[in-house]
Amino acid sequence: MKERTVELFPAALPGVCPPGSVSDAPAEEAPGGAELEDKSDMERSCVLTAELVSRCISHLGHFGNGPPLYQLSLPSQNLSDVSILRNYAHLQKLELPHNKIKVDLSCVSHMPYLVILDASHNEIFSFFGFQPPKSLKEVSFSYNRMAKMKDLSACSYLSKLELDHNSFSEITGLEQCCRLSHLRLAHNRISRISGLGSLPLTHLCLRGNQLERIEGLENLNNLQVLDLSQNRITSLSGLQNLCLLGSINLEKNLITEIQECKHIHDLLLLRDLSLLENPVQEQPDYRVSVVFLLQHLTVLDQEKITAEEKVSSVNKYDPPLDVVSARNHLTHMVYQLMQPQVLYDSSTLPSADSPYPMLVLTGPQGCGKRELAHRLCQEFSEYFAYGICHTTRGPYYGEENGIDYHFVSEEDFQNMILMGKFIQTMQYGGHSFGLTRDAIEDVAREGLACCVHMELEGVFSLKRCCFEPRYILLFPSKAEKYRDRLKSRGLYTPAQIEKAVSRLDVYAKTNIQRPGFFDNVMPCDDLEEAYQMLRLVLKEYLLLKEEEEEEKHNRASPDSTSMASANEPVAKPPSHLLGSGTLTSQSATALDPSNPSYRNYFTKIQAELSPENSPAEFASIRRRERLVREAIVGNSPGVYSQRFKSSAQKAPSSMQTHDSGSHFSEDSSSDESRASELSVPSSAGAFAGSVEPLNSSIVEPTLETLKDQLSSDQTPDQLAAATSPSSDRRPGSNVRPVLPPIPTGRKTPVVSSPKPPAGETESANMNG
Ligand SMILES: Nc1ncnc2c1ncn2[C@@H]1O[C@H](COP(=O)(O)OP(=O)(O)OP(=O)(O)O)[C@@H](O)[C@H]1O
Repeated sequence: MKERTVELFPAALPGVCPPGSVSDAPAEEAPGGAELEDKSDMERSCVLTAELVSRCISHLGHFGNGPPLYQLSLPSQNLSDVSILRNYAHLQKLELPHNKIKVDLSCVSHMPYLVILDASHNEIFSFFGFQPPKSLKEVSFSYNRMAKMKDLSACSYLSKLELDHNSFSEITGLEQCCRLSHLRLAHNRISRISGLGSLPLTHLCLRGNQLERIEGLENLNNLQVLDLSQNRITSLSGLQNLCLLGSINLEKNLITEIQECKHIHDLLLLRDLSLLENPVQEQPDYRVSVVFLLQHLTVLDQEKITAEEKVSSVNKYDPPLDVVSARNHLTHMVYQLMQPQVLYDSSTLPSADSPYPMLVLTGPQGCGKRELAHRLCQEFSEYFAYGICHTTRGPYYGEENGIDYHFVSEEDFQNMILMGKFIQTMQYGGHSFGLTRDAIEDVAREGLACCVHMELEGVFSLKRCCFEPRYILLFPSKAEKYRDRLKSRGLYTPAQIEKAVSRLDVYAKTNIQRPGFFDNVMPCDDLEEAYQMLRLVLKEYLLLKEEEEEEKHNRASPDSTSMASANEPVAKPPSHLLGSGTLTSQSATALDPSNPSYRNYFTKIQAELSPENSPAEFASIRRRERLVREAIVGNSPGVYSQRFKSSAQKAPSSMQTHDSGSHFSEDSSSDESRASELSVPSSAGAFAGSVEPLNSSIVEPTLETLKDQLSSDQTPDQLAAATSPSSDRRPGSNVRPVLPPIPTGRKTPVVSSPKPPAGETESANMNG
């Protein structure tokens, strides 16, 4: 380097080395290298000489056609007087760090090409004590003794300014530095951030000051790296608008609350955050919480965030439904296993090929599934009874304990969990809901299938149980109409309504992302239409259409009259309860959620039918009456057993594996025999694997399809037909589906969704 310098800058360098620099300098002003090292000559060496300049200067090249430009680097030379540099007009880069310059840097004013000035680690008092060249881009005055900033509007090209370790207490004079992108003011005495306006700063360091709050940064829209470490900051408020921020250093501050992270939650580019040595680190679950709140982070407290940490944070604070249901199932399984063994006398016991049949109506709160469930259980009382859940919420006006829910205290509910009573539970709106095994057993004991309604979380849990219900999603496809329906109920706060509406998205996504998750999806914007669709689908499940046809046929044939009456497919509820266009205004009113009396609907109907008996009891009595009739007539067994049997007959091998003699005593009307008749093999047979699964491509149209259907002029029957299972037969089988179990892992192919018609963007968005 030394050799090169000598070569490049001979003494007579015109325009660079002025007279009196190297060749003209007196011998005593041009100390040699040995003299520089001589401590006794230190005082003299404080004045920069031309010779030293000539040795330390280097050529940088030309800028266009302009003059040659030079760099002068003089670190650690104990220089206190550099005034000679005023003669070096073509310097582009001047480095004078670690010297003893105190005052005079006026020489810089004579360097019109100067771009980079490093005067750090000196003893300079005055900030820019010279007329700064316009070309100046990068300046470092770090480690000096400056205390007051002044107007730098002349430095229009200034892009980097380093003023660390001075004594500044205020940031001023930078407003016009419209190219300033890097600013360092670490270890000063700044107690308030100000004077930054809307500078195009990308990097800002205010480490080691006396800041107590983050302010004055709101307009720094380009800020990417921010260092506010070693201050007294207590809150992250003030950062929320800095959407380009990628790195924040807040080490050694006074942040105590994890919730402060919410202020930077929306900074999607934030990757690196350090809260080291803040009190917040002592909070339990600090790291996992911050990782969860700031899911875009890749480095926290100088430590890389692993994929495992990210997953476990989500599982902890916002677990996916699969995880929630797995935990829920696990909990209830464990508590159940901890109880003394219970022997169930009815047909809910699990078996590989004979799960107990259940029907689950699911959908968001208030979508009408409860009313529909009650109504179905009325019309199809030969097949279904309502499974009554437990809840800790208080009854609404008109609700009755043991009909709508079993209303229990939170303490009782918790005790029931500990006693292993529940199959699944969920929290909704601050209350607990749960379905007990006994609720299902009560229905099964009557020889009926259980019909329940529940939220999506309940479905996820139920899918993990031994039961394999049919799941029908009732989906309000028009969000506004659904919102209005909830409002008209007068039961919910605006927040509850918004929560319910927001869950539409969860249902829609689940349906789209998990083909086959629901066995059927139906719009329920109009409850009456939904009911008609539902009953048609159920009739299809239950083969009732076929039987009605058979019945008609039998009536036409005089010989079969007695048989026909014995085989009456369904004991029909009063005609005003039936659908198919026969619904009277009374039932319509009863089903109108805005009518406060609609919750009494079911109770009233029960009173009409049988003031003393529960629905299950009522169904049981009717079924037994029929059995008696059948026994007297000596004809075929009743419809229900036929349903169960028909499948069993088609699956002789599976039936033969059961002890049909002891379990299938249909013609006995005694309670004991009824209990045995309803044990696993008898009832399960019809729901066993011999039953053909639904044609899922028809069963599960996407919501778009449904909306298209809704928007068309189709009648409910047509809609139901479109969404009802196919009646195609499996080759070699003449068995029709009777609410059959769904083989595990069965996936329904997604029906390709037509584009939503114009004007239905709201619905289409919901499906997204
Ligand atoms: N065991 C359960 N598991 C999961 N969800 C349940 C369970 N029991 C009830 N739910 C659901 O919890 C939600 C809140 O129940 P709640 O009875 O308070 O609703 P609601 O306002 O009466 O509306 P809905 O008419 O839908 O029942 C409903 O969507 C209901 O279906």
